Amino acid sequence: MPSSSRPPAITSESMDEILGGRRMRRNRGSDWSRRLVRETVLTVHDLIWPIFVVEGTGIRQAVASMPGVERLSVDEAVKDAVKAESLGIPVLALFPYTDDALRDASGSEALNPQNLVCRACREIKKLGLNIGLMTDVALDPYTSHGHDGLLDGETILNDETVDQLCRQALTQVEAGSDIIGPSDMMDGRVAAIRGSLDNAGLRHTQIMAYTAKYASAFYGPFRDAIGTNATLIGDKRTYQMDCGNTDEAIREAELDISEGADMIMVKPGLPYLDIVWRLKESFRMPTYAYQVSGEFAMIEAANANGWIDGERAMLESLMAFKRAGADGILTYFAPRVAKLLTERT
Ligand SMILES: NCc1[nH]cc(CCC(=O)O)c1CC(=O)O
Ligand SMILES: [Mg+2]
Repeated sequence: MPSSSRPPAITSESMDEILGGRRMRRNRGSDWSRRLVRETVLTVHDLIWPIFVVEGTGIRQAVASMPGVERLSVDEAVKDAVKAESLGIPVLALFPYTDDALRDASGSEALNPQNLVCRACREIKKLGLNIGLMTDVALDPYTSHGHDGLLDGETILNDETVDQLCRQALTQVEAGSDIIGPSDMMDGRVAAIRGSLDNAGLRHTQIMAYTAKYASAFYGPFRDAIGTNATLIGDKRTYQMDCGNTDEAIREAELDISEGADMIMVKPGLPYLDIVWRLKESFRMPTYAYQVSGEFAMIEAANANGWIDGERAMLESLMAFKRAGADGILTYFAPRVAKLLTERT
């Protein structure tokens, strides 16, 4: 190369001039400095731990598509509740794997005060732990067709479903649930449930609305865990949101908040961080994100293949939720990350 085409050598002095002294890397130079300038923190108080409950005693049943996640019989779920408290996790979310024989077209088991979720709530509550219990209001773990609502031909009935959801919520609260989580995406269910609870004198039961819940491919492993993958007829696009929409999430949030939701949620999580951000910026409500089963499975699968460092990916993904404005995250990583966080401090 002729020397005339060679650019002048870059020196520290010439870089000083270019940068005017502004070097972003200065603050990144040491661990203590990175900790000092970190804007967002993840703590155990940000975690909601979803667990699966199954019939029997002494049972811990692996879920193949969710490595490390198990279906627990009620007695084992009680042990995990004790573990949650000792780790400082504020809330457990309970989901049932209902025996096939108990699933029917109307999801009547949802109203049984002795169903798995209700029994688990009662047993956990007996211990008087410093944790909250959240229960899912939707019919899918109980219906033979796997839908969240009542089915008439191919139509999910909105208003008839809401009537049943109100009774399901009451049944759960009577068993000890602290937070009702309507995950069904029927219109008007937050107002209806709030009204039913208030009528029954249950004015202090909180509602965390699954406000922006999208029809998503990322729920697959969860449907394995609660046994609805095999039975689900069609899809949930007539009630869950379309993945192309974001203004619609704002309208959903306006409705849920005006109907009395105490907290709102976005689901799935990582692919929908823009929605988390918009809702938090627009409403300043306690806002949560659900890092769903498929997101968990992706990280676990890549880790199992040696393609990513699973532990770092777990922490980075959870930090991303906080950075986007989430006040907390429902995550199957909850016990693992809580353990890591408590060991470090
Ligand atoms: N009411 C259903 C419900 N509640 C929570 C999840 C998914 C959670 C996950 O994937 O981890 C779903 C799945 C669905 O809508 O089919
Ligand atoms: Mg809605």
